[in-house]
Amino acid sequence: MKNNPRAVSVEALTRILQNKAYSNIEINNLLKRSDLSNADSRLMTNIVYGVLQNMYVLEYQLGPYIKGKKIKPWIMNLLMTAIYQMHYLDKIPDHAVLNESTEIAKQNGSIGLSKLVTGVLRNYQRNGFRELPTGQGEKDLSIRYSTPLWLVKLLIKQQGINKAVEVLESINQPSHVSIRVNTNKISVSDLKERLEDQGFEIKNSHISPVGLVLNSGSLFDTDEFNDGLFTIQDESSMLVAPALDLKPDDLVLDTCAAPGGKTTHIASYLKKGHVTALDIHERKTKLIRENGQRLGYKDIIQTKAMDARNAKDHFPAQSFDKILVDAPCSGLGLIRRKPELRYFREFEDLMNLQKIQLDILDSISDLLKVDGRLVFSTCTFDDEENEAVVAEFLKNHENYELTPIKNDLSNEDTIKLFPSDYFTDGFFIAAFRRKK
Ligand SMILES: C[S@@+](CC[C@H](N)C(=O)[O-])C[C@H]1O[C@@H](n2cnc3c(N)ncnc32)[C@H](O)[C@@H]1O
Repeated sequence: MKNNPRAVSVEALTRILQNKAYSNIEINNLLKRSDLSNADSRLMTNIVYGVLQNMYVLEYQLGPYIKGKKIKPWIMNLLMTAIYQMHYLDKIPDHAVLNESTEIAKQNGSIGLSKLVTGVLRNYQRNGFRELPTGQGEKDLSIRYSTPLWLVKLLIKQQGINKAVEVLESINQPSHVSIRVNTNKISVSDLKERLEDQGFEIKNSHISPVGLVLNSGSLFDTDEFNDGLFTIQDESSMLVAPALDLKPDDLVLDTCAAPGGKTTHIASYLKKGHVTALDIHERKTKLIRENGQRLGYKDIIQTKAMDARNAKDHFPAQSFDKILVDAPCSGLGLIRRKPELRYFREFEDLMNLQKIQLDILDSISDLLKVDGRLVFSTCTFDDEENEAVVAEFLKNHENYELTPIKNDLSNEDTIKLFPSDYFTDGFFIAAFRRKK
């Protein structure tokens, strides 16, 4: 089955959903071990992402035919891949999907299982795609946009129904690839021209002067990537280093730094200054060093494996001019890129993460010089991990104040981007000044 894109899709989905694994990592691992052609690799990737994006819609379709039956997870995944292909992929004839699905069930399971698969898919074929619930109620939205009920409720509670629907409508649209130009090595326009000459379709970012946006294509094999002329980074993340208002001789602490996307951006502003980049995972600090080396900032970046909650025990008070806490978070802002995340998170996770974020902020609060600038950022739109953290931090640290971030995107002191606003990841940035 190593050369069958449908069988590999089922295996990928089963691994992702059972192990709560990242889709991109599982897909890449399986692609490396399979014998799929390029076209079949694209089909397999399409099926896996399509099923993850539409999982509740597909379950809703299967509901009437599997009611009361005990279905093994991999058979459920097989059925979902079949319905996804029949409904969403026009080029594949229904009978081909049905035959192949039956064959996969037979080879991996038993004749009994293959009969079940045939029966369910024949029923679906006969009755067609069930119309989806059209209301604005939480349950209808949950099915229609394939998002857990708790998350739909949270979005409505925090952002109101209109914004919630806007966000939900946006999360299954294809994501873009964006790159941050290493402007110490090449100008944005020169790099754009060089990549366009190689056939890439590229636009300037709407929200960052150093960003370029591509619809698709892999850039890792280009000379420009290997020469450190750019790095792959979401546009929203490109707003973080500028929010630190960096000066060439600043001493900077980046507390949660791997793989170093923001560390290298910070380094690009520094001349005499340095950035100390921490991450809790030793193996991940290697990624920061590799990125620093490729982009030409090896001597400006120092890495250290450390739990940032203990940072106060490792550095003298007032060691840094600027501190970035790009905190561990639920990652809900990445929902378009990582569709599986929505099924793995629970509300309790958000509150646990809020506690970790506050502990990190508390630990570094004495390490910033008076009049220094602290930036807190997350890749989530959840208020509990953003505004609530800002409020709690200010309540417990009277020597800090919120300070506006210069930008054209918002009149608020903080920046909050939803995936629906500029088609970036969802993101939040707040900046503080230490008063005394
Ligand atoms: C949002 S990611 C950081 C992305 C990074 N700033 C960038 O731009 O490439 C959060 C990082 O925090 C690290 N992390 C999680 N808990 C931590 C802790 N208590 N102390 C330090 N790092 C932590 C994770 O390993 C992860 O690499």
